[in-house]
Amino acid sequence: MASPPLSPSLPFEVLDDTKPADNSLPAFMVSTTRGFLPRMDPIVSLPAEFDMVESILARMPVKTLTGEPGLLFYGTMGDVVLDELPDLTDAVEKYKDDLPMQNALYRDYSFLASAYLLEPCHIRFMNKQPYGLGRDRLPVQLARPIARCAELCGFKPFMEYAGSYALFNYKLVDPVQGLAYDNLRLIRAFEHGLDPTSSEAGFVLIHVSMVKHSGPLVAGVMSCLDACAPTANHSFPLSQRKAFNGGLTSMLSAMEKVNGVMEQMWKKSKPTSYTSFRTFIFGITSQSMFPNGVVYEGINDDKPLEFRGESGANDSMVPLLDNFLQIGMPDTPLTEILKDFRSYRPGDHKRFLEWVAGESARRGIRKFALGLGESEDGEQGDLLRESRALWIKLMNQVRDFRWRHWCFAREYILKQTSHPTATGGSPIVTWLPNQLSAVMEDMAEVYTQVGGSGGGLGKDCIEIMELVERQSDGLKKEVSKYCAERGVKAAGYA
Ligand code: HEM
Repeated sequence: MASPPLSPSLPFEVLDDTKPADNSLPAFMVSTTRGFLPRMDPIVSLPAEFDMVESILARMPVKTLTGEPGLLFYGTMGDVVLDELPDLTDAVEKYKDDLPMQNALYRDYSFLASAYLLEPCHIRFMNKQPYGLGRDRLPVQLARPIARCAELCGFKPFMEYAGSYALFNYKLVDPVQGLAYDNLRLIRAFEHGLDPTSSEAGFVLIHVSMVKHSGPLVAGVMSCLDACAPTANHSFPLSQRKAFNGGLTSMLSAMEKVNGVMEQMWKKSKPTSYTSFRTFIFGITSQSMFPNGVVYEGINDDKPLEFRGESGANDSMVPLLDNFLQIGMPDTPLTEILKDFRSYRPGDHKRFLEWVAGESARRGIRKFALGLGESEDGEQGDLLRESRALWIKLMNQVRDFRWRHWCFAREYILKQTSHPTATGGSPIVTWLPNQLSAVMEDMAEVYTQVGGSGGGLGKDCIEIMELVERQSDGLKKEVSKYCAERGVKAAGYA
């Protein structure tokens, strides 16, 4: 069926060539090749003016590269910053036109800032005490440079997932082997992460290895949007649907790889080791360690600031699918947190996600995919059923991702600590289930709309939906159990 003509909207430039040598562009853009990874492999070393930053970062981890205990082992990181680090904001300014370099500076200053603020909590945690309070003032030699390079790169002046801890924090041992897992090492670490076999390294590098597959995901989204573009020639409905199904197939295959890599987390990063390095990736917002925020000396008239912590919630793959598939989230305070997370990412990722949400709605992507009321006969009917099955399988990948996530949260966090909030500041028991149950409810609705088990979508879809039914029941019971154990209200959780 031909789509009605739509009013034009501004195009979004998705790169095919990531132009790795162009320093005038931000490190993070969106491409069909590297997806949401930075345009080039991250810059490892800083210019000579920042030798002291390098020196402190090298001495900082609980276990340094040589295997010797570092500043965070002894709890002397804060003193070293105050004694040795000058305010290098002028040097930051000198490189203001080199955006990838600004990103490297942002990464490195954000490591220093988080280690500085959370060091006292780490020392208490190691001594089996509650976290207590973090430092509530960031000294000027950290506050001014991080504020400036974050401003230049478009980040918040606090450690973020993409720009710092995860996606701008890997280096290749051998450039020829590229992004193969065993060829990756961390550039910076808090705990044992400079050892590639450590749980901290595994935690970060699994994220990178998943996002490595996001290029075909982005390409698939663009193919589907193109197939339904107002300018596309819709006088050949079969070729339009074939092109659309091709896009969905590319997205599905990318997500199968992403979820396959995610499953490796269990082996590469141990559930019992997570809580010891995670202390350093907590944020300020909604955390007991910073009840009054943090004063950044010399910034914001010395009035306290707060930011959410580093979290995979700021990865862009699942939000891309949420927006493209038009997955409805419940109107709960928990969903407000999800929306807030959407602002903690590179500017181009943010704009792309917003653009896809708008275009998916404007071009009627979901309506086209499900084709309710359309003829189900002949080749057209076969192609329509293929679209519907692919749509359900894609939703299933989002479910699979979020279900595994819930299992991670249970094994790495709920069974290890009673701290009520995750690093990003979301409530640990109810937040992930808010989205997971929304996806499963949406899947059940779509499946009913397209005829359920009688809709001719094949055995795979029947099995997927049986699993959804079992997991929905299981999730409700588990969440109720954890809520009761921890005295948390389940209200607000869909
Ligand atoms: C041991 C492994 C992991 C643990 C314990 C974990 C933990 C969490 C927690 C607690 C949240 C809640 C948000 C917050 O921080 O406040 C979250 C959200 C999220 N994380 Fe992870 N995470 C893990 C691995 C990953 C990986 C490998 C990715 C890959 C990109 C990822 C992507 C996400 C996403 C997309 C969300 C938002 C979920 C949603 O929208 O429903 N996480 N994670």
